[in-house]
Amino acid sequence: MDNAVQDLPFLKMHGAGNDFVVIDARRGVRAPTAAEVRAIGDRHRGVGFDQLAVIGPGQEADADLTFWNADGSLSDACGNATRCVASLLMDEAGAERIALRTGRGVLEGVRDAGVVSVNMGPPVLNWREIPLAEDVDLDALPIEGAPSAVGMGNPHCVFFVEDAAAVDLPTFGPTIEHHPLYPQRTNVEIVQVLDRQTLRQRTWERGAGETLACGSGACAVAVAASRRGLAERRVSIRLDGGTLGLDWRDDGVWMSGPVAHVFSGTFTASFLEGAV
Ligand SMILES: N[C@@H](CCC[C@H](N)C(=O)O)C(=O)O
Repeated sequence: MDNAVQDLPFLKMHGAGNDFVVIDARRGVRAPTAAEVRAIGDRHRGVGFDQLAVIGPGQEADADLTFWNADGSLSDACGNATRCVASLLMDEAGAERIALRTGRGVLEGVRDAGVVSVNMGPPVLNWREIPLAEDVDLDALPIEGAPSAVGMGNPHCVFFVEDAAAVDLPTFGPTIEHHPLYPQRTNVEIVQVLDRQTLRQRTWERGAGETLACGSGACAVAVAASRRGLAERRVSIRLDGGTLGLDWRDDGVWMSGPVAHVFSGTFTASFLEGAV
């Protein structure tokens, strides 16, 4: 058998500036190794991405999705990449509806008047299921006001502040990402309420750092704002890279927004052979 590394085709996509490398491993193309994911994620020597999504053949769904963060860690959920891949596969199938199996379960994607939405499922609000450490003093956190912990298949720690721009996210984000409260690390959202239908969000992502948008984070923010009585269940969230629409319905949190296929390319075998 020939074990030589082959070239690897990919697509570059983004949703509101949350950027992705997408590898379609359904037909003959292999999924990348963890070392290759890290090499591809290097914004200087590779292509760079917030997340890398691998599309696999569907089991109980139209396709399976696996998500990697830029640091080579895995995540069960990635809302914006799910919307990007949903758009891609709906184009391919000439369909307006699709089911994608992720670590968070089978998620439904729909396109309506050109807008791609995904039902990210119901939020997890039970602390024991997120999971959180139980012996941490929330009042000792370096910011006023206890955060809201929301699970969307991945962990989110949501802080409401008066002025989101004033928060030093590159310092504060990693402190919370690695806080002992979250044994599996966490995504961190800083939120300013503009009015009951409009929120401003900045995000520090687990495994990726500060990003221009985070879809599962926006779901967590909408849920937390509604539960705190700060906003309606249907809100617009302004992120650094664009605006997402959120609607917390009985069947789950629906998230909609822009998607873009930027370019397609091929990682060369010689580049992939250098991945360690
Ligand atoms: N950008 C994402 C979230 C990606 C995963 C996250 N960094 C994690 O490790 O949980 C989104 O759009 O949801």
